Amino acid sequence: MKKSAFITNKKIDNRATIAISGSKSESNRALILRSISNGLVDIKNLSDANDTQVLQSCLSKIELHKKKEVLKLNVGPAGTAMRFLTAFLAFQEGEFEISGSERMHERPIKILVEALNSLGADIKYLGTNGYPPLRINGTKIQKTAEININGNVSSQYISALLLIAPALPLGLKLNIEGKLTSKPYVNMTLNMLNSCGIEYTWIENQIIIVPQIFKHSQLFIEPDWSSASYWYSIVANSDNLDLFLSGFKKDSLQGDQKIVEIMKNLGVETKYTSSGINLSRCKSPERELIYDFIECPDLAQTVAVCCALLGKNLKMKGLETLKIKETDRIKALKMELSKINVTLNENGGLYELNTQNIQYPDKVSIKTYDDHRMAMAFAPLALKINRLEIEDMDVIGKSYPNFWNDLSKIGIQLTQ
Ligand SMILES: O=C(O)C1=C[C@@H](OP(=O)(O)O)[C@@H](O)[C@H](O)C1
Ligand SMILES: C=C(OP(=O)(O)O)C(=O)O
Repeated sequence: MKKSAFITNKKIDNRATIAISGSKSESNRALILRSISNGLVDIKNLSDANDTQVLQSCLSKIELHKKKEVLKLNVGPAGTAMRFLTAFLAFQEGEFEISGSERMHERPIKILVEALNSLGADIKYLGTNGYPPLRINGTKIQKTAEININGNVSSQYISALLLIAPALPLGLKLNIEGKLTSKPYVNMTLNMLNSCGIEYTWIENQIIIVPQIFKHSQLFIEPDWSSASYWYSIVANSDNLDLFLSGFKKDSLQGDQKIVEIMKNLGVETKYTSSGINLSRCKSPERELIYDFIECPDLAQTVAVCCALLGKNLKMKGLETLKIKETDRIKALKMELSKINVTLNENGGLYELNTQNIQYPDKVSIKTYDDHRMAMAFAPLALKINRLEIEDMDVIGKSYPNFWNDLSKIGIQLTQ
């Protein structure tokens, strides 16, 4: 049964401290690295996200698996778990079936499957061609090290391959074709491999990793910048809220740290301290707002809704991959923004958010489309209307299970 959250109290406190859990992206890489290195990698501050828990539980099942039976795994809605496990299992001994949520079976995986199969893997589709669920007959035999891969659909396919590369008998020479989307996530993967003692070269569009041994290492997972983005939007839309987000540092592997720069233009100042960041309101310059989300797609919903609530028009680029995420995020944004009379229209790849006729009804009910980011991006709307309903409150568990609890720390009252 899906439960709704009702937010009725918009009188919020002036000050609060929020402790956000470890990054889901870093955590899911760390888990694969720990397994592929046979436990040489120690992890600190792992994320409490459902997507991380599901990957951790699949990896435990793989470890305990008796090779004679087919091991059936289900990753639910976790994209990184599906992509990283597909590559991981392709070169493990055993037979596996990997499935996910209904939506996961609509999210493409052909580019990764074809890349793995040309390396020598044996992966077949159990349903629609090009989509999960998959049947993987694991092998230890690699045919070639060099493959071409299209980079403009999802960077997760590339990260999945890089994570297993040092343990492949022939290593990996990856030629990326097309414009690479979500590039900071590939950098994150390479940086984390490097922290585990793995060397790589990345020259122009070619990444090379030769077979290598992992070293004993410890990975400390930083807090999640994508989760922090919702707090920026709340500060931007409040009169006078100072927030301390603990654990965030100036140097981050996460491309979504870009929120700091974006929010400076939307009236939120960030001050780094030795134990975290202080967010406070600042004057925002009057200028045309145009942002490209190709390197930080998970921020698009936060920024769109934040601008809508501030009554600022916004031009958005680089949204091509949003259609294949937890839901078609463009369609979902359009539908839900229309409830406050804000429009989002495309013109040759450029999306224009128009807030000219914004209207706040007394009550609004937001649909979440099985997308955690829809729920959290629209939460700040509670600061503008009397009663906000977020349909399916548990959806946030995918990346930020503590979100509603944390909201109560600024005095926002939630009923179910
Ligand atoms: O590698 C990762 O951890 C992720 C990469 C991005 O996906 P795409 O590369 O598909 O854009 C991002 O949207 C997702 O939330 C996490
Ligand atoms: C797109 C996301 O995750 P994934 O692709 O890993 O399901 C996300 O967390 O916004």
